[in-house]
Amino acid sequence: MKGDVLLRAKALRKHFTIGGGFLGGGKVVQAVDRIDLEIREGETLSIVGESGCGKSTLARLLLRLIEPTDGEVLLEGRDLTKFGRSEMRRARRDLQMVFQDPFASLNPRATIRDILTEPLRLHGIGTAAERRSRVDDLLRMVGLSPDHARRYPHEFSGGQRQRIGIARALSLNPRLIVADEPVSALDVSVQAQVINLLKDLQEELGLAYLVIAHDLTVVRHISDTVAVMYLGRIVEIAPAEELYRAPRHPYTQALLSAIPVADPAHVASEVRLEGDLPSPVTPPSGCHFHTRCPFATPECAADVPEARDLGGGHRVLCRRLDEIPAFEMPQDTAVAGPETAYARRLAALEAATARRQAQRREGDATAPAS
Ligand SMILES: Nc1ncnc2c1ncn2[C@@H]1O[C@H](COP(=O)(O)OP(=O)(O)OP(=O)(O)O)[C@@H](O)[C@H]1O
Repeated sequence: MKGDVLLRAKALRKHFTIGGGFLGGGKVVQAVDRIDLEIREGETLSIVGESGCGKSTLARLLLRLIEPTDGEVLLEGRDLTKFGRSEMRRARRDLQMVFQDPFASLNPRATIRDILTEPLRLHGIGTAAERRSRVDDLLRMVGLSPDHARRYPHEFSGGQRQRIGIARALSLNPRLIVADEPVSALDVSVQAQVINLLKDLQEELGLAYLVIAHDLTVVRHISDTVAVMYLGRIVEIAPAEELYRAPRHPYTQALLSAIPVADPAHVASEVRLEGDLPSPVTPPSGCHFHTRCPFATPECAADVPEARDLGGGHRVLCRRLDEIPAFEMPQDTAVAGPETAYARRLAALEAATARRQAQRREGDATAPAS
């Protein structure tokens, strides 16, 4: 049921050893470091962070495409990492993935019909005729037409190819789709369409999403919950509305400060990052963020902070929380200011959402009462 926990990570860790020979001597990268999170039925959890912070590793762990070093992944309360072959095969149908670069993930020599039929065939679902009609339905669901089934991936635009990637992920009726940077390869104008398609499909099908993104802008309108990652750890996780309105971790505040706002007269509290992103191979001691944090004390360099639970699903990994001044995002400014990429993106998203709502209202008005 919507809101029930579907997938849960508990103290999940993954390290990779890089370099060194078989006698050892390599360096250890803590790609994912003691992560706790929940993905609920019908809801979207977004994971945001800079390149190399461990987002993709986390996604691969949650789908059990790689094995954790430590910790658990629970699918409806049962440890996925202990599933046998046939149980895992069943679970794979529930957990699907959409990739950043739809072109790279679609076989260029296969027709769209072949691409969309393959998962059904591999899982032994339906007769040939049933698969045909399922593929036609899938194409319609993502806003394409059954006529497109004869064509090849190169005959489509980037946005259409992402729709095909989404149709493929839907083919087995999954409950969770992991979307790794689903729109970052697309033009800004097309991004909003794909995000809206994902939202519509979620409403219709009750899907849960885990969306991975490198900036907070894109996921704003699709997320129920947002987790911000920094060098392998979740530094802040909160209901989306709260995270954008009143972020508490200095890193989240810095990410939001970096988003250009429309009204320069309205100076939001601003947190600027010092220095560059450290290497995940040699992360700073204690709180990984202390080398760039304007509020850090020597204690921050010495000890790893404990997550502070602020209630309502809001957790922050920072021991200086009470000393950090409140941060306010200017509420209404983000929409205007056509000069900025952020404002453009947001305006496009909001226009598309408004259109969608209008269409739905029209649909409601004309639909026969049931
Ligand atoms: N198979 C691997 N072997 C060794 N190191 C790895 C492996 N996979 C990931 N890493 C390292 O783990 C860290 C996290 O990588 P990951 O790809 O999860 O980050 P990311 O946040 O998804 O980055 P990006 O946005 O660039 O994809 C990086 O330092 C990366 O080099």
